[in-house]
Amino acid sequence: MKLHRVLAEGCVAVLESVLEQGQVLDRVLETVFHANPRWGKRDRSFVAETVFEATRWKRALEFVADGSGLPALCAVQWRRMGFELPGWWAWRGATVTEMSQRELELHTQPRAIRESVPEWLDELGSAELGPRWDAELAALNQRAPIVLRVNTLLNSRDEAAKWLAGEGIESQPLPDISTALQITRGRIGKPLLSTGRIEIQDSGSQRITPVLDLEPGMRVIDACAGAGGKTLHAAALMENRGEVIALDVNGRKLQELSRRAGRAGVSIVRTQVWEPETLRDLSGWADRVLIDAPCSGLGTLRRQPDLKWRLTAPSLEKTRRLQRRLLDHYPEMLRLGGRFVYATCSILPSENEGQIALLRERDPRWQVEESLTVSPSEDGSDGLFASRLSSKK
Ligand SMILES: C[S@@+](CC[C@H](N)C(=O)[O-])C[C@H]1O[C@@H](n2cnc3c(N)ncnc32)[C@H](O)[C@@H]1O
Repeated sequence: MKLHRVLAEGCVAVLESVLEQGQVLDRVLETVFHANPRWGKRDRSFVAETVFEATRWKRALEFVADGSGLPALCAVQWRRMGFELPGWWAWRGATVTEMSQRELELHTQPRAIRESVPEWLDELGSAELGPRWDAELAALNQRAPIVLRVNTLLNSRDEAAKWLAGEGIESQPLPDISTALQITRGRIGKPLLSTGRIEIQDSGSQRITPVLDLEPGMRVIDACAGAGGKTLHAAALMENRGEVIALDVNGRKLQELSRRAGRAGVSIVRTQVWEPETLRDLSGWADRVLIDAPCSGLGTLRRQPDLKWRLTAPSLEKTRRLQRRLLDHYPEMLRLGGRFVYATCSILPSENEGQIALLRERDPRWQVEESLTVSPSEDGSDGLFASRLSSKK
């Protein structure tokens, strides 16, 4: 296989934005693809694979390259992808022969290098998860499959699978999640998504909304709704009957939510940007509140490997403080006897059960009705946590 210079240089430019300037990989790729409309499907997958894998395996690649420059990182990654390095590609570090030798020595390196995480994160993961950290870290370094949530307001899973097959997309139903279809062949593009019949949503994430124990007709608040992955799932579980208020501090995400709700045939969702008076206005209103809290996102490293290089110990502590604040205040929106679910896409106990334990120390009224921990290594999905709480009368 042959490397093309313009694509090779494109990969380095993307990695520079992500690894040196701290930009978000998905967004940088989207911008680069948009700016290079002449790149074909294969060109794009070459660039995407290079930059995702080089970001995921940064520290391991640096060891093999015996250097940390981006051209060296790419050189090792391309060799892993089966490319021969052309004479015009220059890097500082190990020669090709040395690289082969160093690949063989990689397994003797400490875990933080082998599994490619910052030192502080490796120490934290190990301190919080003990021996489980090894398995979770290895699982989080796998590539994630594309999983769809079938919108049961518009079609059943069988109908969706048949329709997709007609569009040249092969899929497989996941046994334990009645709405999930895993894509085994083909690409889900915008035209298919615009029908509203399906949403891209990891299987782990599809297990969170059911923890709310919803019924049609309920009043529900999704307090950190973002672009609405779980809001739309909630509306489907409620058979589009009742009321859902989707709140977020980010109005742009809520606009996207409204667009997705429209195409999904969801009419019970109202979006609202958080204002200082929102909490007071909605006090005592809801049967259910979902707090899908801002978190480290560590459970989603398979899809967002760039996160681990942006995350810092102080930013994580700040996030934990925010989580505590949300837990202290957002349940005020529940009516008497209502229930709330606290959820994250983190695998760290300090963001999950640790936060619930602290809340219960501060306010012993709350009791846990159901908790769910989704493990990347055991469940083969993103890592997540959800806990449903009710208060003693
Ligand atoms: C984990 S994401 C939500 C994902 C979304 N629920 C979904 O399923 O697609 C957390 C969201 O919380 C929002 N957020 C951040 N600070 C917040 C706050 N103080 N109150 C409410 N939402 C907040 C962020 O903008 C982000 O959209």
